[in-house]
Amino acid sequence: MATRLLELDGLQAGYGRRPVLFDVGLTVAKGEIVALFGHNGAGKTTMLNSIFGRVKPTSGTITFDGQAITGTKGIVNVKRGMTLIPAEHFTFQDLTVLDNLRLGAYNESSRQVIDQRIQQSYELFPILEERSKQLAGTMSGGQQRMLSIAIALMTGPKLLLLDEPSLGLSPALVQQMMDAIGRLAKEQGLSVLMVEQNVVQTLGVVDRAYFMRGGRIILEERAEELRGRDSYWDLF
Ligand SMILES: Nc1ncnc2c1ncn2[C@@H]1O[C@H](COP(=O)(O)OP(=O)(O)OP(=O)(O)O)[C@@H](O)[C@H]1O
Repeated sequence: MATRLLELDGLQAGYGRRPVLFDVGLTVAKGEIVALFGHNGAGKTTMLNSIFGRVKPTSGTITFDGQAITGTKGIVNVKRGMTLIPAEHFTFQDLTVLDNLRLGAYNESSRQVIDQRIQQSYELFPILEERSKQLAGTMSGGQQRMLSIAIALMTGPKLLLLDEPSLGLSPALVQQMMDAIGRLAKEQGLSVLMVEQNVVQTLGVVDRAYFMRGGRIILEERAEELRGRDSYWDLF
């Protein structure tokens, strides 16, 4: 069996007294790309936020890279090798693309490693090199989305938690982003847990998917089986 990087067991979480996630179990192996599908309000973002430590679980366990991390704060999780890219942009609007990337590597002191990661960002998203001196706030929504992902990769993560990477992007840009994510997993062993509503475009890159409804996982299936289905609507 592939080595597990992330494991959720019996996870429950919510807001105030309102439970949102119920008895969730989920795994992500090293180098695996896993999708989390579901309609609006199914609990997908709450799941990512619970893993990252933005929402405190009420019961259940989260294990990351062999360590229990249930309820651990995001800043600590980043140090352990996990990073979350929320659906909204998080670029520093008044800084250049290059300065945004440098700031992303706040946890790394080696100049050589930082330069290597910047180079890697440019290889993944060539537009960032072309626009390296442009202020992030003047970039298009799609370009800022790519910059958000590149900033997160500057921390050198083992696991990327990605919330709706295709949101607001043209199909061509979604394809480019999915290709980049696939390369990171294949070439560097990066693991990805990706929340998406766009099943068709996501299936090209993922290894496995979970479907959520009403805060519960209702189905887990390998991508090759999913690709063989005529329709996905009955799975939501
Ligand atoms: N900060 C919050 N405070 C209270 N309730 C919240 C909060 N964030 C989300 N919820 C509620 O939790 C439930 C699950 O929301 P969540 O955002 O996790 O779903 P989702 O599957 O990611 O949906 P979407 O695709 O619309 O983002 C919803 O009923 C939502 O209203």
